[in-house]
Parts: sequence; structure tokens; C-alpha cells
Amino acid sequence: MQQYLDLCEHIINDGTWIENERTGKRCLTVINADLVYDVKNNQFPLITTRKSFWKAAIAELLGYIRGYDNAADFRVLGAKTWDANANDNSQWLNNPHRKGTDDMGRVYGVQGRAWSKPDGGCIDQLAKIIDNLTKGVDDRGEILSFYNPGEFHMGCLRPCMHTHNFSLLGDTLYLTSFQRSCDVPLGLNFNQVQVFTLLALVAQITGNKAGVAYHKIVNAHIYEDQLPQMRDIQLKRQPFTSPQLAINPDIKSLHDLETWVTLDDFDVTSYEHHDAIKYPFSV
Ligand SMILES: Nc1nc(=O)c2c([nH]1)NC[C@@H]1CN(c3ccc(C(=O)N[C@@H](CCC(=O)O)C(=O)O)cc3)CN21
Ligand SMILES: O=c1ccn([C@H]2C[C@H](O)[C@@H](COP(=O)(O)O)O2)c(=O)[nH]1
Repeated sequence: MQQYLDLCEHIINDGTWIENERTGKRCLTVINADLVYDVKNNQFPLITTRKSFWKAAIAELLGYIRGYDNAADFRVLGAKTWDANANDNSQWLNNPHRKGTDDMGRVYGVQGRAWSKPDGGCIDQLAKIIDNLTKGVDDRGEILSFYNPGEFHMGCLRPCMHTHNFSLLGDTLYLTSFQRSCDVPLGLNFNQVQVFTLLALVAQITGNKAGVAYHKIVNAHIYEDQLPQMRDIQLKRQPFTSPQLAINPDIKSLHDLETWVTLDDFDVTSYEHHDAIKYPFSV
């Protein structure tokens, strides 16, 4: 939690104001942040200086794992977070590739589970990784990449957390996740949960121990309309100690994650937090 607060302070103290054309807003911005999560000791990196809706973050992750391309499917899992990008952005609404209401196009999990090959067919990057890690193999290319510039024009948003690179040392699994663009008040609150949970889940279903997750961010920003709440409210609060994440031990395979797993299979214990803060969202 302290590393999150340090990043927020760093943006406020040292950030540069940058105009963002896509949203029409200015962002206070820094380049480079390195966050580290202790998954081994279950130090769940949940924000405590405001109430965090962690279930929606895990629902998003499940949707990516399943390769969903539709905001309605994310809503069924428990995340409304893709509604705006799928339905309220005029550029995407006018895109001939959009297949109708709630379509997100070829983003995130679609690339992870069905990357189109130029010579036909597609690649399931996640299945290959799970298969290798289950056999104790790390070919030094256990990479799940959502970043496909050849299909950016077919999706509502370029992936922000775009690459997850797994590493196996003996029977301990590590994860290094890369993020190109980070909305620190809103998105990072979710992304921290997702990096941690992805390592915990993949370790569990491949029969390995979870080690450390490394989260590398390039452009970390606070939108101009979020700044007063972050600076004058959230950063004035004292953090509480980290809660713990509990995952149903019956989840044993990728197939389980694709079929019956719901948010009821996750629980957070000892979560002490301050009141919720509603931050503006930029589409
Ligand atoms: N500007 C922007 N920031 C983001 O963080 C973001 C995007 N766009 N577009 C794609 C996804 C969607 N994400 C989102 C979208 C909404 C919330 C949000 O509104 N969170 C609220 C409450 C959510 C709830 O009640 O479930 C929060 O207080 O954290 C968070 C992440 C992350 N991503
Ligand atoms: O998982 C996510 C998804 C999105 N974001 C944020 C980062 C930016 O504020 C916007 C995306 O805008 P771009 O113009 O495509 O960079 O969404 C996030 O923090 N985490």
C-alpha cells in the first residue's frame, strides 16, 4: 500500500501536465513506476485509503482469462467497467468493425486466447503457458501478450496492461506484468489486484508455489478532475495493513476458470479501509 501512496505523492510533487487528445483532459504524469507484490506471503495489495471494489477487478481478470470481447459478459461476471469504452466512445461507435451494443472488439483476452495467425487459425497463448508450467517447463518465453498493433483498429481501446511474463524457478512461479498507461486513482486500484490474483491463480492451477509479482508501469497519470480528491482527501488518510486474498482451492485448471468459477470463489479477509471516494472516469 505504501508504494501506491508513494507513487501518488511522486506524481503530485514531480509530475508534468500533459494534454491527452483521446479524452480531451490534462493529466499530471510521470514516467516509470515499479511495484512489487508479495504473493508468497499473501500481502494482498488492496487500497485501504478508500474502499476498493476488488470483486469487479477480479471479474475483469476472469473475463480476460476467458477471452471475452463483450461488455455484457463482463457484467454477468460482476464488472461494469467496460460499458463506457464499449458504448460511449464516439470513435468506437463509428468504427465499422464494432459488432453492435457492448462489443469491445479484438482487445485484451481475445488476443490472449485467439491471436489470429496470418496463415490461418489462431494461437491460444494462455493455454500454452498453463500447459508448460503444469509440466514444470519455463521456455523463457511464457508470455501472454494482448498487444497486437495489427488489430488496434478492430478494438475499442488498446490494452493498458499489455503483457504478462511468467517465470518458473524450481517450483516457484513469478510474474512480471507490463503496463503502458495507468490511471492511478481508478485503474491502478484494479490492476494491482489483477497482477496479484493472476499469479496466485496460475500458481494454483499449475501446481506451483506463488512467489513475487513485479508490476512495471510506463506512463502513470492522474486526470485533472481527479487531482483534488487524491491530493486533499485520499492522501491525507493513514493506510491500514494489507488484507489477505482467499481463493477456492477447488479451482484446479484453466477449464475450471473458463466454466464454473464466479466471484463467490474469492474472498478478502481482514480488509480495513476508509470511506469510498468516487473518482471521475474519462472515456
Ligand atoms: N480512463 C480509464 N481509466 C481506467 O482505469 C480504465 C479505462 N479508462 N478504460 C478501460 C478500463 C476500465 N477500468 C475501470 C473502469 C471503471 C472503474 C471504476 O469506476 N471503478 C470504481 C468503482 C467500480 C465498481 O463499483 O465496481 C472505483 O471506485 O474503483 C475502474 C476501472 C480500467 N480501465
Ligand atoms: O487496466 C487498465 C485499463 C485502462 N487504464 C487507463 C489508463 C488510461 O487512463 C486509459 C486508457 O487510455 P489510453 O489513451 O489508451 O492510454 O485507461 C488503466 O489504468 N488500467
